[in-house]
Amino acid sequence: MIQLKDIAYIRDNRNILQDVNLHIKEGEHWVILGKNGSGKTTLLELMNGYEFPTAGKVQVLGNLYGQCDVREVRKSIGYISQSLFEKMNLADPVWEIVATGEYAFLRFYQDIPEEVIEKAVRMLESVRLGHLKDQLLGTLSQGERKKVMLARALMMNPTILIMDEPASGLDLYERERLLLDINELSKQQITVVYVTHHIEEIIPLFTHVALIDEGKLIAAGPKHEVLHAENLYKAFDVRVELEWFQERPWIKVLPE
Ligand SMILES: Nc1ncnc2c1ncn2[C@@H]1O[C@H](COP(=O)(O)OP(=O)(O)OP(=O)(O)O)[C@@H](O)[C@H]1O
Repeated sequence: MIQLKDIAYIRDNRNILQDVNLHIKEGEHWVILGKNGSGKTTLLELMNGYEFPTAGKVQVLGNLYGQCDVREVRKSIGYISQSLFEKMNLADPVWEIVATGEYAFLRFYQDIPEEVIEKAVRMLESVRLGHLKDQLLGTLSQGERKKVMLARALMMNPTILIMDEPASGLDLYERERLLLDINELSKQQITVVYVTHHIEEIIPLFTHVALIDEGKLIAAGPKHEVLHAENLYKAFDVRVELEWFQERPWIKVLPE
């Protein structure tokens, strides 16, 4: 599905990514975990073709970036990020925000086909927000806004769904509600790539984890193999004890 080979990404003489090799296969769902500034978002931008590596190859759904029309490939990739949310119009009703996902538009300048409106409402119902369809985006809670963006990304039936810290800024209740909806994606044929710096967001859906630090992968593979105290120390410089509970990893921070 996604293959990054010998990637280097250099900006202002800084190695932002170095020696990155990552192969995400069909049926896998990955979390990219690392501290602030470790290069997670840059990795996602390479997968989306919004950035190109200084060296190495990016191949997505059989298309080698640089030798294909990236805009065509993007039609199969849903992307959820704060910067995309900021492009939305807070004065638009929620159903319309979701409907724009059908064509990856930011907003409509013509009539919206009835079937697209109905699909948008169905998508909202799938994340349990059907009752808010006529409310304006700006009046929703932070958690509801994130769910609207999830529904919007699902409008175009993506093969790959890339999420950049979708749960950031949410309280415990809102975060868990959002994670429940994301976990439901296991019932669909979507490959999920999820960036976070919070270990407890690794819900049962996820099969694999890539740990990144200062632009290099510390470890990448099945979650139970990658997530252990030693690797987490390398990634976060914090001594922790890790415990699995209901297929989710939880950490306790140990004294220095
Ligand atoms: N175009 C660019 N030019 C210069 N520096 C850049 C560029 N893009 C990213 N960086 C730098 O690369 C580093 C990695 O950034 P990135 O946003 O990928 O990290 P991140 O792991 O997503 O961080 P966070 O968790 O804080 O969002 C940062 O130090 C950032 O300042």
